[in-house]
Amino acid sequence: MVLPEAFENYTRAMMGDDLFAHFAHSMQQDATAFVRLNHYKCPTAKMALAASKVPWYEYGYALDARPAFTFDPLFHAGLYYVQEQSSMFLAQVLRQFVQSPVRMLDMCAAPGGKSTLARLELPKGSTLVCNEPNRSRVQILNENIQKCGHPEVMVTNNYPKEIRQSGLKFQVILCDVPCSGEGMFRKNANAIDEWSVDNVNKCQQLQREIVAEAWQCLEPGGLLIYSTCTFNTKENEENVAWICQELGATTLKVKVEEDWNIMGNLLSAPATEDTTNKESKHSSAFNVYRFIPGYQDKPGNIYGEGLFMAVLRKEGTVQSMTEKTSKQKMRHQLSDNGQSIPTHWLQESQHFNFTWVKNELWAIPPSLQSQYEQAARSLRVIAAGINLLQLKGKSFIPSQGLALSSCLSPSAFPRVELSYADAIQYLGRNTITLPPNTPQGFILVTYQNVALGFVKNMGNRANNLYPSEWRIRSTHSPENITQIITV
Ligand SMILES: C[S@@+](CC[C@H](N)C(=O)[O-])C[C@H]1O[C@@H](n2cnc3c(N)ncnc32)[C@H](O)[C@@H]1O
Repeated sequence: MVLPEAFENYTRAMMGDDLFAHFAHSMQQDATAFVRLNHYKCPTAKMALAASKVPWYEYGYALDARPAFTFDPLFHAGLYYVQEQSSMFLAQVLRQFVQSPVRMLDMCAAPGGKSTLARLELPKGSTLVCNEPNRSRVQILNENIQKCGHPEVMVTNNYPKEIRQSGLKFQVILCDVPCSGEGMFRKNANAIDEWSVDNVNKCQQLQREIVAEAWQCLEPGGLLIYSTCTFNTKENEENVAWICQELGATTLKVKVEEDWNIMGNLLSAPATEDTTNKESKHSSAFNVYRFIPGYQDKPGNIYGEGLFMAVLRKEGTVQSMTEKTSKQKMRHQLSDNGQSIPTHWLQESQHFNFTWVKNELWAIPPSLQSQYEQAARSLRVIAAGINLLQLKGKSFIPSQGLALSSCLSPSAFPRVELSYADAIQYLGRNTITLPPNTPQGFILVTYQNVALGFVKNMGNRANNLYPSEWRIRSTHSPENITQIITV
């Protein structure tokens, strides 16, 4: 890989010769594959492949090899997520600072790596709004959120200004902002082609605009978690300094272990031009956390792709979430289009509010109801709670979100267990043949007893209801099964 010259000069000056040499060397190595188990949906899941634990997250693993995740049905069922290890540091932050239920917003959420991690780690009763302004990326985000299987989530497709205008308020906001992507160089050659000093400056400006909007959505005493996957100080320390100076935030100290090899503020490292400006001087006192491939290089170290994170507190006293939700009343809206609501599809259905949104029926948990109602007035809400069913002409089909939800009642549908070959056929949206004694109607198909989705058994054939946009597109069929996790 050839690094852009301006990047190399800038980064060498920022890191110093020694760290830069290790960093540049690590950039030439193959990226390690990491996965994170979905312990919420499947507490018994374990790694089957050779792997070592991510030091700061017990459900995260570095794999010795990179398997073809596409051909693992359990990947499509959402039992694990492929995410590089530095990003899993978010779990450490949430565990330390968020110990009672909160309303959290992920402002720049697609494809959903940090959102799905946050959803697993937030205290019970918390809600999470995952927002992504890009119309195609929000679909991938929604797919990953559905696979995660947690009901207390809403997905929106808006710009930060629109979220602010909606009046929604949060106690925790993650701004994992779009950046110049220097940490993506190893994985994505486009990130190298698109890199320029001009782009770094543009990113810095956009990041400040996003944070300024997010800040107004943050309740007093709330936390703003700022992160990028880039290395330069303009998009990192300088922006944190700006947030402190212009918005009045203070940075918080995250508990880290010495052997996690996390670096701090790079502006206190060998001088760069920037150390003369006021933002940079100020930032030297800040608590910031940097994962740099090659930092404290020694044999056996495993590196992710790079991450910068800072946790900032807004002045004031945080209002507890329970005060706000306790006054809410449960509402079971009656169907307004002649369909009766199949509440028995859900475990503990009495806890949900049922709402028709165009031709879909959503089951919304009470903790999310008032946020959903407020959001629905002005925002593009892509999903909230569990998408139970879709109307198709005069009939309906159960939704994929229901199949993957942890709230699906185990006795709601007859189940058919698929072989590996049939599971791959099903996920490719191909026709599968069901055993002769299978009842007619909707059938939940499973692999290793884990739900994959629905088919409608017509007797002489089974209609595959797997979402067309989610299907495995590869026509290749692996000869050997690689068991990545066990359940
Ligand atoms: C670094 S990525 C987020 C990665 C994600 N948090 C994860 O862990 O999977 C940044 C996201 O910000 C989105 N984005 C771009 N412009 C934005 C804007 N003006 N406001 C908010 N998000 C924006 C991008 O489309 C992209 O999906």
